[in-house]
Amino acid sequence: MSKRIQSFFQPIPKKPKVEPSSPDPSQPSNALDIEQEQEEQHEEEQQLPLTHHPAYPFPIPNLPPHLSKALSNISSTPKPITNHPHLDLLYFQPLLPPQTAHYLFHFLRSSLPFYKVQYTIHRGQTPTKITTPRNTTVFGVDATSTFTHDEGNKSLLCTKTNTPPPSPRYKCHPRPIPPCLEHLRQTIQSVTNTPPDYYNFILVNYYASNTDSISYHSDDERFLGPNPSIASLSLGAKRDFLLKHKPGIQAGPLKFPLASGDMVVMRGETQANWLHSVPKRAGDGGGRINVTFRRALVPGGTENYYRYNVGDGGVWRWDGDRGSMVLVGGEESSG
Ligand SMILES: O=C(O)CCC(=O)C(=O)O
Ligand SMILES: [Fe+2]
Repeated sequence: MSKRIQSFFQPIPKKPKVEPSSPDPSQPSNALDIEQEQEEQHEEEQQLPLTHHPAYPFPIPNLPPHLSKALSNISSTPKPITNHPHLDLLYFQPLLPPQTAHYLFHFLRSSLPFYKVQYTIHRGQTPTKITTPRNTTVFGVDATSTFTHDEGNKSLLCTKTNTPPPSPRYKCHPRPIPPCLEHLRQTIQSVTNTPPDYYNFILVNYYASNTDSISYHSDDERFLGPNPSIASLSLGAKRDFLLKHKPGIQAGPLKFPLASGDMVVMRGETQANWLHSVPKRAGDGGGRINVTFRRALVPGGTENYYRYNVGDGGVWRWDGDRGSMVLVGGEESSG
């Protein structure tokens, strides 16, 4: 009998009894402690209410009560970083206490559907197939649409008229933000002094190891409007977040070694003038989750985010026994 099946027949702890053996999930101090803790977390997650939606590939569990409680009690003062041309950052170091970040990392990794998106870019005449070097997922819809507030079967309404859009507005299938991420969104809006319902998109990256990465880019898409605010929360393994000025001015690279629970908010002219990346690095490192909160203004933003964060390939889900993401539905995208 597998350890996981065995554990079904044992009494279920109401709350995690084991303290995290290390505040940094990438640095386990004792493999047995970690395994036991993961078993307990798995059992706990089996008991959680699930949120269903036709656009979710599988139901998504609500947050365990201890995490909801912890997220309701977050207060943290950020350090403003504005000492370079056009740079406007808020650095929460940390936003979440180590234990909260630790449990949230494991909860999100095992609860959300992920993807490995492929797409083709054209460099001159040559088409090049790109496989995103990390797993991604996305929830939300741009400001022209709103999900009904009913439980479960949320459907889309036109924000202006509060009625169903006369003809389908999207080719993609927008997904409502599930309650577990909604709770986090409320916390982030409160610490960043943004209005309720400001962030209408949540993008999640999963970096399985130090070889997963995101190359230098800026999130300056027109559908975010001018000077967008993007809040970016790190959970799990520590990774370097690099920023350098776009060509024209020599500034950077600046290096922020983001640890579990840290958050950076990029504001003002930052996206218009700076590039950011999380480069590959040498050595073994554990998994890392990055959650970004953004506000898209128009349907083009919704199409773009679902194209590049869900795509048309299979669904990946965390497998605790294997300790990796596995393809659970559909096939690898053909690109
Ligand atoms: O993982 C990170 O910290 C950055 C992610 C990012 O830049 C993005 O998703 O646009
Ligand atoms: Fe980015």
